[in-house]
Parts: sequence; structure tokens; C-alpha cells
Amino acid sequence: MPPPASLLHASELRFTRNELPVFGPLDLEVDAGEALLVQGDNGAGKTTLLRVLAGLLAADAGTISIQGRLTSPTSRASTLAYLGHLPAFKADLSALENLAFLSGLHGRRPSQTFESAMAVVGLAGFEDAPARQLSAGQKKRLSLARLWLSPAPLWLLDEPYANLDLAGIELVNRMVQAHLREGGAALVTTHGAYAAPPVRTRLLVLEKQV
Ligand SMILES: Nc1ncnc2c1ncn2[C@@H]1O[C@H](COP(=O)(O)OP(=O)(O)OP(=O)(O)O)[C@@H](O)[C@H]1O
Repeated sequence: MPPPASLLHASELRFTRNELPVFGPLDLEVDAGEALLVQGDNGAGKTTLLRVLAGLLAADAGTISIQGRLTSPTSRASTLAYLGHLPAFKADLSALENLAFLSGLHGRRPSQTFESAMAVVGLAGFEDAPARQLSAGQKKRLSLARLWLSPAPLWLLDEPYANLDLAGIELVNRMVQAHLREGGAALVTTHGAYAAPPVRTRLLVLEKQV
């Protein structure tokens, strides 16, 4: 029997902006149960790469396969959960209402409730707080609650440790560990290896092109 296909495989992926190369051509692969650490200096193209994989930007060349199948951005959307720099919350909705709204858009694991996700990320008691009243770290934790609710096997985490205290960093690592144990995979951008989760890890280092 052939080995199971990688959860994510990108081949010859290239992105240019204003005719200047940002990254590529590059190949990357991550299997179920693995993390791929994407490292690089400021401006090396980490966010751009995750946005291309998430389907938010179009690559200039290359292919992206999920579980062995070539995908388009729309067909990838249900397979991945993207945690970006900026939380996508409605300022006047409560924390819980935001989770309900986003889960309506992206789906939800049946085993989790909004309240249980809030508790997992340390936001029990903030269910009714409007999103605009949350601190930067609390907003990041609410984004993590959204991620925890997501049924997507592939997590794309852009600097998930930003704005978090030490307990928050450990929370991210525990979440990634649990997700990988359940057969998921994660891409994690970081400036250094200091906060990497203790899981089976591949490494991709991006170099500035110009
Ligand atoms: N919207 C944009 N318009 C023009 N150039 C951009 C835009 N977004 C990013 N860039 C440029 O593309 C390059 C890669 O940026 P990117 O945000 O992907 O880097 P990064 O590795 O994530 O950086 P950081 O570690 O600072 O977050 C940089 O040179 C940046 O200036």
C-alpha cells in the first residue's frame, strides 16, 4: 500500500509583489501529527506564505495539495483554520456572540461548546464582554478559542505567541500538542525556536529575497 499522502504539500510555490520575489520557488510538506515551523527575519515572507496557503493571496506559480489532492483556495477553506495577526471580531458583539458568529461561518467541532472553548483559553467569565473591551492578549485568547472550536485539520498559525504571557505561550503549545495527537497538523511562524511546541517538527527557513 502507498504511504498516506501528506496533509499539506506545496510544490514550486512562488509569490512576487510588484515584480519583486517575496518567496520561492519552495516546496514544503507537513504530515498529520506534525508541526512545520516557518522561521525567518522580519519581512522574510512568513505571513505572505501563510496567506497564500490560506487562499487569501494568489501564488504566482506552484501547486498546493491537501491529502494528495490538488486544491483551489475555495476547496482548501474547509480544511484549514488561519490564525492571523489581527483578530477578526465584531467589536460590539460579546466574546461568546463572536465565537457563535465565526463558528457559523467556519464550522465547529461537535465535541466542544462555546463555553468550554472559552474555559480552555482562560476566558471563563468574559463570555458577555464586548470584544472591544478585551485586551490584546485576551483578543488573542479569543482567537485561540475560535481555533479550538474549528473542525479543520490544518492550522495555519501566524505568530501565535504574540501578545501572550508565559501561561498563554504554554496554552498555545498545549493546544498544538492536542491538535496533533488527534491527527491534525500545524504551520507555525516564529522568529526563533524559543517557543516551539514540543512536538514532531519540520523546519522551513525563509530568507529575504531582496
Ligand atoms: N500589503 C503589502 N504591500 C506591499 N508589500 C507588502 C505587503 N505586505 C507585506 N509586504 C512586503 O512583503 C515582504 C514580506 O512580508 P511578510 O509580512 O510576509 O514578512 P514576515 O516574514 O511575516 O515579517 P514579520 O516577521 O515582520 O511579520 C516584506 O518585504 C513586506 O514589506
